[in-house]
Amino acid sequence: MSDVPGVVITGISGRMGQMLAHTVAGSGKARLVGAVERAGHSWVGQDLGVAMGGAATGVIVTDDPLEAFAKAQAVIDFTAPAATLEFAKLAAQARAVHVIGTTGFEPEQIAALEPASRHSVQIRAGNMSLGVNLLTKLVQTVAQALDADWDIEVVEAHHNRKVDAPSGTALMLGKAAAEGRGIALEGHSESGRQGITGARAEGAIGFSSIRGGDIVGEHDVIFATAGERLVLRHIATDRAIFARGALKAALWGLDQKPGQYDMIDVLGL
Ligand SMILES: NC(=O)C1=CN([C@@H]2O[C@H](COP(=O)(O)OP(=O)(O)OC[C@H]3O[C@@H](n4cnc5c(N)ncnc54)[C@H](OP(=O)(O)O)[C@@H]3O)[C@@H](O)[C@H]2O)C=CC1
Ligand SMILES: O=C(O)C1=N[C@H](C(=O)O)C[C@H](O)C1
Repeated sequence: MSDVPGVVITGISGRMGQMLAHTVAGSGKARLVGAVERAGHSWVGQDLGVAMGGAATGVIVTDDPLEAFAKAQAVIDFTAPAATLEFAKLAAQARAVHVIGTTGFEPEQIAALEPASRHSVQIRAGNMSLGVNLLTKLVQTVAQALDADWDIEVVEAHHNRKVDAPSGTALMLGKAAAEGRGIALEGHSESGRQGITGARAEGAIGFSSIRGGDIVGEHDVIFATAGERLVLRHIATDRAIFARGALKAALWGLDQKPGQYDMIDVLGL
């Protein structure tokens, strides 16, 4: 296994961190060479396998990301925007591919990721699954075919621990719809409706969020006009789809020049 690329996972104790650890270990295409958690976390200093309730792996969880990144060819990062901004700089320093699954960025945080991508391959997507990335292409095609008298609404549902809304996927789908329609999403989106909102703005792209229980991730894009409605839907039932996509992105990134990429690039869609 020592001839396959080495991968570091950040936010290792998280839902995606643990799923990624299983995916990388079982892939035969990469090996886990580092696992990062924040300073003070109870897993730091422990063997990762033991911390996850299994057999020892020889990978000790660390709170020193740069030391871990320096040993790896790729970093897979599903954490939080502030952490990802720091990890981007360190991945660039280590010249490691940086796969970013984190969502919830403000526009200025997205802009702040760019300098690091001059020195490293950065692959970022609000959803790493094949199904959702295919859906974005479908949404763009349908939006392009329909006039603005078809209202577009994106409805997303997630588990009750999710901290950002609308989801990164919903924003990807909204952006694809806006591109299909030939408008910018900024200035044409409506979300969080409440009270006397007035009639729906013509041409707007609407967002609604549901949070409950253990929903992995569900997205509907609704095209509605007088007399008919078209609904495009993706349902995730297993986080493994995101982890497999992220690992695919990491391996793809090894052959790319520094710069910013997304899953449409990785999947060649
Ligand atoms: N692009 C995609 O396909 C997908 C994206 N996501 C996104 O991935 C992210 C993580 O999701 P999920 O695993 O469910 O979340 P969790 O809350 O389960 O895990 C997040 C992990 O990141 C760590 N973390 C958070 N902030 C920091 C920080 N400032 N410094 C260091 N570590 C930090 C957390 O540590 P601690 O517990 O100590 O806070 C935790 O280990 C979210 O943004 C989510 O939307 C999720 C699924 C798919
Ligand atoms: O937080 C999650 O869980 C998920 N986040 C991503 C998003 O914001 O769209 C992807 C997926 O839907 C799960």
